[in-house]
Amino acid sequence: MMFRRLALIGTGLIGGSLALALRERGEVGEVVGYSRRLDTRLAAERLGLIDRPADSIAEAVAGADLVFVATPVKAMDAVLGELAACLPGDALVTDGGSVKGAVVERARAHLSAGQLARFVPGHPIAGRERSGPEAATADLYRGHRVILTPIEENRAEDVARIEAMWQATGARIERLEVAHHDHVLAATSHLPHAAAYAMVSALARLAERYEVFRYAAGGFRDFTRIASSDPVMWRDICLDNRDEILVMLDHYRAELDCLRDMLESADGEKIEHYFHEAKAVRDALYPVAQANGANPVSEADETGR
Ligand SMILES: NC(=O)c1ccc[n+]([C@@H]2O[C@H](COP(=O)([O-])OP(=O)(O)OC[C@H]3O[C@@H](n4cnc5c(N)ncnc54)[C@H](O)[C@@H]3O)[C@@H](O)[C@H]2O)c1
Ligand SMILES: O=C(O)C(=O)C[C@]1(C(=O)O)C=C[C@@H](O)C=C1
Repeated sequence: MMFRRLALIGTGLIGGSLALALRERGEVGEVVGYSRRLDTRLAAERLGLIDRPADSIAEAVAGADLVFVATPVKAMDAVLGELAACLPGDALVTDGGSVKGAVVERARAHLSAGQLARFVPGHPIAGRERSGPEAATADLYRGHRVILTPIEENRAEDVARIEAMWQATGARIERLEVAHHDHVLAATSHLPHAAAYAMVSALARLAERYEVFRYAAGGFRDFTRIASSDPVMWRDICLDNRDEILVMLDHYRAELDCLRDMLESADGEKIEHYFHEAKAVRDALYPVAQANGANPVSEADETGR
């Protein structure tokens, strides 16, 4: 058993799935959970994600040797501030936040030097458009990548323990430098979510929106599934990785303008070439991404909802 007591701060999809996976593998003795809302804590207990709910962060982390912070990234400011006052001396801390630079800044602002050394930032590249404790599953991370972004203060053996913890969930671990993580994820995750929200909004603002949504089919569903993701989580990600996402949005807008120009001039040859190029890139790269643990289609996709 790797850890005798795991404290979850945030008992939703990401925290709950880690707890389930570690319990299933027998790698954790007890799981104590704190989340801001009482009903979420009680749901996490009822669903077997945690052994017992705690009424405060201090109560949750008492006696813990591993603390996993899995709240929306902006809420981590207050969470890390509270943790600084109550973290047991031997506890390792890691997180699952989708942005790393802002989270590391928050950790540096709140934690003592000794606590910071034991904070190993991370990000599982696995998830879904549903959130909350009900969405958690033991196999969410199996076959997926988890990116660790160790900081210079970390000790190699602590990073190795967090790596081993994620390996136990079936994930494959990679390390990236903090700023590089935020640059890459702005492209692969944050831009697609922003584009999906914008696409749904564009259609929703049409006068004939009811008719449009009535006839929305597979293409609309595939493109916009992720616009059903949690708005608070995505507000926080957008604000925390604002500069990188602005660059990606400009880049995307330039492509839309380019396509618009081709269409305006009815240049069929150019349009076909443009689509050929994009198809070739996706056909070549997507199987690689899937083999690397890209998310399988969600249940919502499979059932056609
Ligand atoms: N959903 C995904 O696909 C996904 C994937 C990878 C990483 N992440 C990251 O993981 C983190 C958690 O996301 P999730 O999908 O599990 O969200 P979730 O909504 O399922 O769970 C969030 C939990 O945090 C709690 N919480 C919110 N504010 C809090 C506060 N101020 N103090 C204490 N608890 C608070 C909520 O009650 C809930 O238990 C986020 O930082 C997100 O960016 C999400
Ligand atoms: O599959 C999904 O629903 C996701 O959005 C998961 C996803 C992503 O791939 O962009 C979302 C946010 C993350 O931080 C990591 C993974």
